Amino acid sequence: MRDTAATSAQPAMIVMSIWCSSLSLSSRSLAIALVICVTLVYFSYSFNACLLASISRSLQQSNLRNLLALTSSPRNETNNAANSSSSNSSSSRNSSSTTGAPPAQTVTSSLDGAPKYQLLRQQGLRPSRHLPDTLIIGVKKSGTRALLEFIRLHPDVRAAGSEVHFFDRHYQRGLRWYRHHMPYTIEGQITMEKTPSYFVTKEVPQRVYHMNPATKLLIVVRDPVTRAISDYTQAASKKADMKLFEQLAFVNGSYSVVDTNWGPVKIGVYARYLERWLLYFPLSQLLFISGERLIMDPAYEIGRVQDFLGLKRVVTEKHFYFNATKGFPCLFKSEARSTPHCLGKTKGRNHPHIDPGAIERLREFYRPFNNKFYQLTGINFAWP
Ligand SMILES: Nc1ncnc2c1ncn2[C@@H]1O[C@H](COP(=O)(O)OS(=O)(=O)O)[C@@H](OP(=O)(O)O)[C@H]1O
Repeated sequence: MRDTAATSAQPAMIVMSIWCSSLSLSSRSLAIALVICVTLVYFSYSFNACLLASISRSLQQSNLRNLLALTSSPRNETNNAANSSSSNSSSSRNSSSTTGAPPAQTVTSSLDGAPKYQLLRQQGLRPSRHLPDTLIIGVKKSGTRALLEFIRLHPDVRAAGSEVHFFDRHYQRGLRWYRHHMPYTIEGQITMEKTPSYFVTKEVPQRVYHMNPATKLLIVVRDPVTRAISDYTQAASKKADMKLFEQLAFVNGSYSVVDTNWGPVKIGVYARYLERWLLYFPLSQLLFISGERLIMDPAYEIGRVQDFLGLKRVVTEKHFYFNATKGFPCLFKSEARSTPHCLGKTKGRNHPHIDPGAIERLREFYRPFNNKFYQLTGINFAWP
């Protein structure tokens, strides 16, 4: 680098000396000319050296970012998050309460074995934990796991591996506890977490607002009738003597009165929950993702998510293929695995047969709530 700078300064020097020698100057003029000459050489050298150093630094940083994204394993980091001791220092980004730069000792002890972190430290880039900038708040059984797995393919998105349930179950543990469940990130990366029960839990909008009113919220929604059946299917898979769906969704065994206290039915009244969120967050901070479209055209929905988060469109149709056996889009590779794979077997279960009369009655029940939801969001999801 130095050689290059010096070489580029040589022509200026040569020109100056020719100019100087070609004139018969007094020794005073000669001294002035020499000073100008030396100054010119000095500035020319410094400029070139700075330019080259800056180009080299940006190249190194971009390579490191790619390296971190390519080599990171979300599962390992979730474990690290659970195991490492609490941090108290803070650095840049939102505010001191939202940052989690761990003391050098903590990073060294928990991550020493990872070459990527050693490399990052050598370059002066210290990975740290941050409170999430973006949350996937729901809706349960609408495709929240698929959304998270798809968006985290982006090198600038890092996500907590499992549902943290901070705002609904562990709020009393405090933000420091929450931050320690977040993955390590470097500057410019988005921290994300998904817990679908946030959408329907009364206290959560206010709590998220208090953490950071600029938090971006992603909400996957699906036809509430199929969502209810999916929810029931999951519950039934864990309980052998579960009553039939039709017995649980209606009061008194007839289809006349829908049981709105039954969880799988209640959660589908999206407008009711959305109104609570809108008391704290403007619509512009919320992005609604169609669960149906996430299955039919994942690249389209992920494109919208990347735009909303201000990310370059890196995740595209090239990342997905349709697996006919599974009946769902799957990934060619991901952060965790470099071979083609689908979501686990708890995603995309076979649903039991439900009496069409019960389905029709539920559709009728949801219609006014769906219309209200379309009105609030400005999107017609066209659920039947
Ligand atoms: N690519 C892909 N693979 C598998 N499954 C997919 C996919 N995209 C969306 N879905 C739908 O996601 C439904 C599960 O939703 P969630 O991930 O939100 O469930 S959970 O709330 O986290 O339990 C799941 O519901 P079920 O079909 O009832 O199992 C799927 O319909």
